[in-house]
Amino acid sequence: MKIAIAGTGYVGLVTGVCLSEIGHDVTCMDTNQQRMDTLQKGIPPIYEPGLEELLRKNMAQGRLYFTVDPKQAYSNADMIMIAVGTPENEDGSADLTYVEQAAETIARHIQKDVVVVTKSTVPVGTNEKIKQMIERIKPANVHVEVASNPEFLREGSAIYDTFHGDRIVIGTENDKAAEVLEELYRPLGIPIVKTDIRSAEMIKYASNAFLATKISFINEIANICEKVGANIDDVAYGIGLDERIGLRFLQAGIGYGGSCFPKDTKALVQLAGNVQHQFELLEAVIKVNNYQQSLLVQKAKKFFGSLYGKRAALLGLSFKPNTDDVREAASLVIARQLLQEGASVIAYDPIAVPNARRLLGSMIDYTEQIETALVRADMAFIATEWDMIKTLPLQQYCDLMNNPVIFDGRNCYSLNEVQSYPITYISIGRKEIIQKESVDLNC
Ligand SMILES: NC(=O)C1=CN([C@@H]2O[C@H](COP(=O)(O)OP(=O)(O)OC[C@H]3O[C@@H](n4cnc5c(N)ncnc54)[C@H](O)[C@@H]3O)[C@@H](O)[C@H]2O)C=CC1
Ligand SMILES: O=C(O)[C@H]1O[C@H](OP(=O)(O)OP(=O)(O)OC[C@H]2O[C@@H](n3ccc(=O)[nH]c3=O)[C@H](O)[C@@H]2O)[C@H](O)[C@@H](O)[C@@H]1O
Repeated sequence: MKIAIAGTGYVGLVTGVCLSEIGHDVTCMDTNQQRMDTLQKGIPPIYEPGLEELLRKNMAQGRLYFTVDPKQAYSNADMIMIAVGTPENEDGSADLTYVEQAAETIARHIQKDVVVVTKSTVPVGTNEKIKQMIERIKPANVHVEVASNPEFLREGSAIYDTFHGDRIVIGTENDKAAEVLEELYRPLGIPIVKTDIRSAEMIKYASNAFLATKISFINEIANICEKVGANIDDVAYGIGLDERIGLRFLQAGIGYGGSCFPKDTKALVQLAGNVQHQFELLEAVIKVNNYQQSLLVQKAKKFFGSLYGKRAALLGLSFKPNTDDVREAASLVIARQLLQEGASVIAYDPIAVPNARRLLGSMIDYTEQIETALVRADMAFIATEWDMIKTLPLQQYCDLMNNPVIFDGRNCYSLNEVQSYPITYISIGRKEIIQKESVDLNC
């Protein structure tokens, strides 16, 4: 099939590369010239495990192209996928500017019958608006079907998820459009859920909202565990073995970040509000998450009294491991709070430093060497559970820091392990390990 993709970010690029890998002829179109120049050289503008190899392979085999020219991308396509960003407006609703621009450009350049598929996460009713917009502008002799095909990949495992997803959701107005999408995805052997367009749009928001709810729920339980002397790791395991609950997404920590959970939960609250339904549960999920992102610095203030003049090592900048994405990352909240408290910050991340620097500028120092961050630091904050952070021998903290105090937002170490080192260790939902010397020194 000849496929065009509008938007070459995490979703558009990964989808384009994977569809070319299963034999389709794919042209990716983006309005960002610099991004396309890089891609034309076979260099991915984002970090995603396994992406570069597949990108180069399929470009070399002549199945994958990049262009900023909409005519080249859309005029001859059998299917066009919209995968542009849907960031949040100030009131939390989804900003559909890019989707509308993409739809308009598509309508102006199509020359043959085509199925337009929305992969971007959009509020219920958006695909109907896209259809109306395209119908208004397109040439009269061209027939257009519109379908919703929301995306469920996770950053950091996007290629794996595309080939091994739990389900593919296809929302259409008629069987014809559904059949075209079924044919496209059949080689992947992933279960397909066929439904109407509005239900498909809702499935995406409800999925992200449910996962975010699981995280805020376990974080609330963790906060109670701290007060009653229970251990959240054991509690999460104990409840997660019940198959009705499941073990996944019960990792307590410093809240969810990323380009989707924060914006999609807010967009769903707005969507509900538009139909006079106050989504109180989801409002609480968002509130808990905001609290959780600021928890580590609160713990540090409680421990030290004042953070003024202290040197902080911030370990991990990306919102989760294996990605360079720092959008809505807890690390940004921690860095800003530490600066406000008068501490100095040196942040370590294996790959997200350039993206973080764009947002935080020179307010903090950066390093790609974990040891450099820890040297002479008074306190270490673990914000992302990268492998190199999780597996860092505890002895390193003792060797490099002034008097090791760790605030672990991802529960990377077991309490048993930490107990054999002279380290003060304060994590999430577990007992604190306090060294008497660090208390004396800091009081
Ligand atoms: N990042 C993720 O893991 C996931 C994202 N989604 C959803 O997919 C959508 C895209 O997200 P990302 O890939 O993260 O976005 P992104 O921000 O990484 O990339 C969006 C791309 O669209 C381009 N663009 C903007 N307007 C355009 C236009 N008119 N024509 C062509 N290109 C245009 C931008 O230049 C940019 O390269 C969003 O709705 C998001 O909620 C869904 C599942 C997973
Ligand atoms: O719509 C989207 O963009 C995507 O959002 C999430 O994917 P992603 O944001 O890439 O990453 P997740 O692995 O879901 O993690 C999100 C955040 O939750 C946090 N998290 C996750 C799991 C957990 O148990 N605890 C926890 O705090 C992570 O640290 C991270 O900050 C969903 O998992 C994807 O299915 C969805 O397609």
